[in-house]
Amino acid sequence: MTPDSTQSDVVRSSYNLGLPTGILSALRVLRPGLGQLFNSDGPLSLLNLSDSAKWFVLGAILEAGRRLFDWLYVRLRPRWASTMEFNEGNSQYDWIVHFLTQERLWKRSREFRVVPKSSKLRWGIDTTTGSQESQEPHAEYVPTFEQPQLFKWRGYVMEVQRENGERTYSLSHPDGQPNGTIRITMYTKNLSLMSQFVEDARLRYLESSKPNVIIHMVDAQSYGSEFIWNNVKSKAKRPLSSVILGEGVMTSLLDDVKEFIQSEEWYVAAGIPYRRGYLLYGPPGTGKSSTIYALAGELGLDIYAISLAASIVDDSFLQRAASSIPKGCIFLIEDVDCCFSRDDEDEGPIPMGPMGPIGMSMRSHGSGRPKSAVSMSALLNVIDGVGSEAGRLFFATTNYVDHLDSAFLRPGRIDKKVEYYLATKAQAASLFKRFFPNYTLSKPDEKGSSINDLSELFAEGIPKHEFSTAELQGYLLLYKREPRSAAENVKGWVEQERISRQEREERLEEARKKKLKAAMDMQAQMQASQNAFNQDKSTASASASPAPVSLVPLKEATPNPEGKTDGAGATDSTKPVVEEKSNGHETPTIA
Ligand SMILES: Nc1ncnc2c1ncn2[C@@H]1O[C@H](COP(=O)(O)OP(=O)(O)OP(=O)(O)O)[C@@H](O)[C@H]1O
Repeated sequence: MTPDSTQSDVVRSSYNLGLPTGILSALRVLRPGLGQLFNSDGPLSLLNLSDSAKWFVLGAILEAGRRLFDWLYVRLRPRWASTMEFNEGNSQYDWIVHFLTQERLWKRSREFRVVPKSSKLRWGIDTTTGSQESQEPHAEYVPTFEQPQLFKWRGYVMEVQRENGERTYSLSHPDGQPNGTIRITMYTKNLSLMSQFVEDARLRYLESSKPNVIIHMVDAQSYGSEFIWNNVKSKAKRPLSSVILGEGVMTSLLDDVKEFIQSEEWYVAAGIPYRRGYLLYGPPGTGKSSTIYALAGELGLDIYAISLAASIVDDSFLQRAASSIPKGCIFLIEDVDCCFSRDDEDEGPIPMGPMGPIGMSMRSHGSGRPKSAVSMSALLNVIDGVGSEAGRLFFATTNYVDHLDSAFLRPGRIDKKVEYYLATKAQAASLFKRFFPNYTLSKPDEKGSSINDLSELFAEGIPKHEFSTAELQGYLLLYKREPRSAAENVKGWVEQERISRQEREERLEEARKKKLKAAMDMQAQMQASQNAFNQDKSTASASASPAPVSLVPLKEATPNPEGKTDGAGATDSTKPVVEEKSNGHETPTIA
């Protein structure tokens, strides 16, 4: 047999063995080499076998070689490669995604999920690069590419692989919420490079998010072992001066926070837990949240915000959320009053219907405030740091400070309280000036031609502590380019607002009365149906057994020392009373 005929036979016999086409192609490439194996003086010639059997031996040798390679790879790889895993919803995931996007690692991707452009932090690629279009795209193109890719960082070869993971479906994410994972493998023995890489990614992320404040929130119950802050938004920083508060309030808050950030060593040396709590309280729309956003922007801190009024937030949710917040950020708990109720707000017994308690899903405090599923003890544990990180700035906001418990307000939990008021005249004037900066009046009149004068006219028309800053802002928005009209019409607006408020209050009172009446009617109706039901039951049992219970006249019986009576009708001294009641005259109790 010639070498050539041997090679063709090899390939032909491989057809007989039903080998995949990929292997066949490889065999064609290796044909000359394989031919040597099958030569009369080749290594396989020692075996006195047919060509097919020789081919079988060769396959066995290759398979053994492959297994040996796998075995060695699994054992030696950890020495030369380290793999890090980053899960979506953690800050570290955002750092890495940002890094890889900056490195344009996804540029080869041709598969995208197209999502609306919003303030949500995503990592869509820049589709306008290289095009003539100057217009901002109205959608984001998020790559769904999952193939491993190699890249270099500081000269080291790295491999990245992304998995989209199982999507979780919930009411707030009917289309599913991605639970992606990124795995990064570094081909080096030096483990410290891993932390250097992550730190590098973090610094780049902080650098590029400087003009923004990153706010982490939770949309829905997150499943799995790790808590996921799944709604991450990026908001433009707000200058401190744009929040108009009383004299020195913002400066004192800023100084306090800065002082805390700089004194970690002092806290540790003094053995005092390194955390600080702030309570901002006052009517809605007076600037509590705006203050926190402005502070976070100024100090470059991320905000992790949760509202106790949200129905998904219960004890375990809050604890998991708190323990998954990194050090050096702001933990914001909004509507903190929702987990405190006062005695005078107790709703009394819950009306019971045949199917159980009525209206449990609409439970609220008597005042109409939503009631939280979080207990006070869980909240206190979270603030005290049980299962949560030290080094945290904790902010709580509320519109109802009177409802807070003194245990919550004690120093160590709340270290600084700031009260917010409805707007003063000075605040109204400042807000006006902020609305019309450098505005030149086209038609100066005898009243004065400067914005300063108009701001005074505006403030004059605003009664002290009657309107929130948010309400004044809403009014000024009606006159974005007309400062004179804004100042001149404000008195009319105030009158109009007072009338609308009066009407709104009357409507609310009316609705409250109606609701109360409906609840009382329902309770009376249920009481009547319960009575009727009991009546029917007793009539039915009376007709089924004419004398189920004999109403034995209570004869005077002398109780024995164990409380039993003597004589033929000897029984428990309380029994005749029970018997009489069970005969259909028991009054139903509303639990
Ligand atoms: N003191 C203020 N200075 C500047 N803007 C303010 C001020 N107060 C409120 N605003 C404006 O009103 C809007 C609502 O403000 P913000 O959310 O900070 O109020 P809040 O006190 O946190 O309200 P709530 O108690 O309802 O959460 C924002 O757009 C903000 O710009």
